[in-house]
Amino acid sequence: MWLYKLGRSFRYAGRGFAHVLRRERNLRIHLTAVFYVSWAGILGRLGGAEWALLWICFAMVIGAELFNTAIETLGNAVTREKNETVGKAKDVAAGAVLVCAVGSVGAAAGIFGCTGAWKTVLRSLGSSTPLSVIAIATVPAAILFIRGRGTWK
Ligand SMILES: Nc1ncnc2c1ncn2[C@@H]1O[C@H](COP(=O)(O)OP(=O)(O)OP(=O)(O)O)[C@@H](O)[C@H]1O
Repeated sequence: MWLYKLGRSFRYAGRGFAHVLRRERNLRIHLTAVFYVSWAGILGRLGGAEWALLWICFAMVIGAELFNTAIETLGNAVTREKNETVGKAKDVAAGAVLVCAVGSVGAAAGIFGCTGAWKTVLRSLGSSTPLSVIAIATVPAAILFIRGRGTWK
């Protein structure tokens, strides 16, 4: 019984994530950043501690984006009319995402900069034509993913 309930809560969580993925371009931008930073981390041969820090940053930004959408959705449920309090709540939620994103960019810059991993990344891309071709080929796919389709915005 508890296993069934656990499975059900995972299903609800997955449904919430899928909803935000379809609706919010910013989440798709964050996921694209996760892809490229992870790839750079592999090429840059980051160590365990650096990966742990990066994953905390990924989770923090994506989690903040999900909370932001939850607050936006609740605000819209309260009223679609202009409302100062709803507007403020949405601004604060957006501010929280910004704080997490800026902190994560700082952490990533510190990780790749201080360990010299950025040099390894550039060396790997420079010395391997297939890797560079794959890197360039992923860009249109990333743009299409971020733009979304149909009702996506
Ligand atoms: N009901 C409201 N009353 C006052 N200001 C609002 C309201 N809704 C949104 N705003 C202002 O507009 C900003 C953007 O809001 P929101 O994120 O909902 O817009 P959006 O991204 O265009 O909406 P959605 O994601 O639902 O399409 C908010 O941060 C807030 O400043």
